[in-house]
Amino acid sequence: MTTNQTTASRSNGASDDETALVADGVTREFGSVTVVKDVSLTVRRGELHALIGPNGSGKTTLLELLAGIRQPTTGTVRVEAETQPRTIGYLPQRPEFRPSFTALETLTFYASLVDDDPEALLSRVGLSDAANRRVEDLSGGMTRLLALGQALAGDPPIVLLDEPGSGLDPGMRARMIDIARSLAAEGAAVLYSTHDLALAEQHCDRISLVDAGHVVETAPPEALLTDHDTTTLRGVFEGVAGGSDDAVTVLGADR
Ligand SMILES: Nc1ncnc2c1ncn2[C@@H]1O[C@H](COP(=O)(O)OP(=O)(O)OP(=O)(O)O)[C@@H](O)[C@H]1O
Repeated sequence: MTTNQTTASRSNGASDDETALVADGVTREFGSVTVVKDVSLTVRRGELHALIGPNGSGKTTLLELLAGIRQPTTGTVRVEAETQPRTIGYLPQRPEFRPSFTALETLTFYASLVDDDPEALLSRVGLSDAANRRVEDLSGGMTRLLALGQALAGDPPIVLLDEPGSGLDPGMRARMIDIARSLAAEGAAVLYSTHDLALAEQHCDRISLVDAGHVVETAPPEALLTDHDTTTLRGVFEGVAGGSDDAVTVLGADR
């Protein structure tokens, strides 16, 4: 997917041969509210990279900017990966599908756009037994898995997943991480947002900490633990997010 600000390019200061996707000084405003603030970030080929941060800190908006669904107010997003047949696979936070189609018919449509095999996609996300179920009759977790199948159609070199484990039972959440891990092992650049700190700590190559629209730090999990002098990612998170609070910090709200 390309946008005015998203161009295929291999020349820039911050990236190297491993870089697949670059955000360079990206800011996004909604009216008077700045939701993403001067973010520079790379996603590398072959890495599983997590975005973690409190509710409302800007993770979804940043993923939408990286996916080309929204335009930055300032700054640029650059794709540095192959663009055929599809550059970016994206799992939205709230996937929706056209009613009355079955799971298989839905993936058949998306697969036909990129010459992929819908049954293989369905199998990869564990939904073969639901092939003939209509999308409006799928559970929330099954709908998310179907959306992952859609995101993977065409084997995109960049995969962006917005809370892929949300609403999934522990077994399917583990499967989701296994799929993300295997995509990275096959060379894809995989970035996903999550509130599951334990799985991110266990499985990710790098983690970016998001707070109030800023990416405050990007590092491998073990380096974050060392830097923050703690033994768990929760300790890192609480340090960055200012400790546990009883209310969401709402960007732009007067408090
Ligand atoms: N279209 C919009 N117009 C105005 N404000 C918006 C819009 N989209 C998002 N926001 C605001 O931007 C902020 C960041 O939202 P975003 O969904 O990016 O956060 P998040 O980190 O993904 O949150 P969560 O973890 O709860 O999913 C929130 O305050 C949200 O209300």
